[in-house]
Amino acid sequence: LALLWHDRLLKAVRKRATRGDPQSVISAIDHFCRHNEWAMNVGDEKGSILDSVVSEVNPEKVLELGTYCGYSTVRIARLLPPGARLITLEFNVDYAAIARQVIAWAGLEDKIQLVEGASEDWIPRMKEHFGIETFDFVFLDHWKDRYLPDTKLMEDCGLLRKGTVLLADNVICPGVPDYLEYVRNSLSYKSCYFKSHLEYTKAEDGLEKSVFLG
Ligand SMILES: Nc1ncnc2c1ncn2CCOCCNC(=O)c1cc(-c2ccc(F)cc2)cc(O)c1O
Ligand SMILES: [Mg+2]
Repeated sequence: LALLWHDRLLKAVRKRATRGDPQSVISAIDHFCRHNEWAMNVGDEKGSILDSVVSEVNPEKVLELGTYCGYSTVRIARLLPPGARLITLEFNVDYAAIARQVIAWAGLEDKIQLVEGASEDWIPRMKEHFGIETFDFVFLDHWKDRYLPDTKLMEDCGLLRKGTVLLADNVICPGVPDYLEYVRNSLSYKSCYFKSHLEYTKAEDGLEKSVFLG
């Protein structure tokens, strides 16, 4: 059933979106998820907040944890300056296959490297495998019980620098209480909450923006 859903999503993108036009891909996925079948993309409302934070940071090096079907990957990559790079980690091979096609349809392959695997396996290999020194921006949207351990792992691996911005989805629904408590109380972060709604619904959700202070 899940695979069929993915095929329907891809068909909707190919039908409604113009190849090479990221905005039309974003609109096609939002339309499909609002009118056909709900999906756990960050969505249009939280997506606008994501856009404003990405534009403000204007990052060269971006890490996304949890690609899913590539909606937020396209949202972020379309705003990146030339030469900027986005690495996105996806654990589920079916999601990764869909995301590759969504990213290709948007024409953003050159800016994006989709890596299949678990965040805890790949974060320690970012430097030697991808030649990454530190990330400027990290979008957390994967398993909610991995937000905190992976943030500590990124700190320990020296992947965060003074000013690196972490933006976390779903801090209310499904919720990440241990992560919130950490970034809001740690002296190493300046954190603020952007109230919004769970994608395509009226339920409360929001994004937490946390700046690493070094
Ligand atoms: N590289 C990696 N390493 C480890 N794990 C990884 C990984 N890559 C992927 N994964 C696996 C997890 O991926 C999906 C995580 N996202 C969510 O679960 C999610 C759920 C809801 C939701 C669902 C039902 C409701 F009723 C209400 C809300 C909403 C959202 O916006 C969500 O983002
Ligand atoms: Mg999410």
